[in-house]
Amino acid sequence: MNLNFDSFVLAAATADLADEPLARDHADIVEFRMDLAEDPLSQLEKYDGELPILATNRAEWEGGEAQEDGRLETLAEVTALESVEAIDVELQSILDGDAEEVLETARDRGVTVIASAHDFEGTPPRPEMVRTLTEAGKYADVAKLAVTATSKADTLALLSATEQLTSHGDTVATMAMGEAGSHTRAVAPVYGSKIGYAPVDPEEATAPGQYDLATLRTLVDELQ
Ligand SMILES: O=C1C[C@@](O)(C(=O)O)C[C@@H](O)[C@@H]1O
Repeated sequence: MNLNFDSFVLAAATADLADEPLARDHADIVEFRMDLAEDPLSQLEKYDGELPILATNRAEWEGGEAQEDGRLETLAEVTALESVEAIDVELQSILDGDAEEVLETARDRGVTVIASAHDFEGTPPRPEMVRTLTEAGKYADVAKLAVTATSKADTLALLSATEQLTSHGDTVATMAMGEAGSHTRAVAPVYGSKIGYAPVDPEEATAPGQYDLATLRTLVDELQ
């Protein structure tokens, strides 16, 4: 398993690390949504699964459930665990100057950083998506952007931005949320997106329009 994200990585998104054995057959890593989990620290400490963990502690203001107080400190703390090979940090926290410590801790410990941005309202114009991804890439190993698509033009703009950044040599992960965007989860990897997210249990989706894990694995593998 390479966690440089230089080839596509499928993340099983879950708030329950007991799901890992079910994810093993299809996923490359587990995205542990600490913000949605019960007792995230003790789940992580007890974890003895095979798949490496990408830890996410998503802020309330970015669509998650974590309170701001201590949020990034907790994320920094879990980078000490051997199973945690990557973390997700909101681009906005980085730009606000709140993430310096967590970024430095991750770097010191050789943990990969994903800087992410989400738009739950719509799809920004293509140049803005390119700017956001370029900005995120300045601070992190992977620049991630999830938007909400309501039309085919939205999905094409996202795929086109993905292709541009990828051919420029940037490592990006992109996806469009919502029904109109679902297919981008399968197709964006063709244009260079390096991470896909899917729930083990479709009832427990962590974003609108996700496929279940087995389906996304099949679709991505067929298209590559
Ligand atoms: O940021 C992302 C991407 C995501 O929102 C998606 O659209 O698949 C799912 C989240 O679990 C993850 O943290």
